[in-house]
Amino acid sequence: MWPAHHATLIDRCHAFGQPRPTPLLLRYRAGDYNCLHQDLYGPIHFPLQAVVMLSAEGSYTGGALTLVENRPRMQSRVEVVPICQGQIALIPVRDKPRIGATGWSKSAMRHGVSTVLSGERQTLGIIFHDAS
Ligand SMILES: O=C(O)CCC(=O)C(=O)O
Ligand SMILES: [Fe+2]
Repeated sequence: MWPAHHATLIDRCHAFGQPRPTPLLLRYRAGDYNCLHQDLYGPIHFPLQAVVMLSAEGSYTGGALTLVENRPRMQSRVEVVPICQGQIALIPVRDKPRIGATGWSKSAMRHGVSTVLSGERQTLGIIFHDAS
């Protein structure tokens, strides 16, 4: 069960040795990228995280927010998330629920940012759980 209130989640993080806040301001310049990863920082996590695009359209090229879904017994699937300035992408931290012929299962998700080719790209990453 996920807690209904953020304060309860944070209490749980602190009880499990995760006291450090995790929101991030990220700035990428030409040549910068963010390797595929999961923002898991201890045993406690909240299943969704937010990425807020701060940069205006046209202020950078490249730099696509990219999700990779590792499906059990299948090849990985990739999805590029288009976000414009002021928009928020809500993405899975670790698991994506899937409905199939035999019922529900989950895929492991990772996300990253492809290489920025020109300009500057800035985002705000909001991860709701704290880190160890
Ligand atoms: O800059 C981005 O689009 C994503 C950054 C990231 O990895 C995150 O917010 O967790
Ligand atoms: Fe991330």
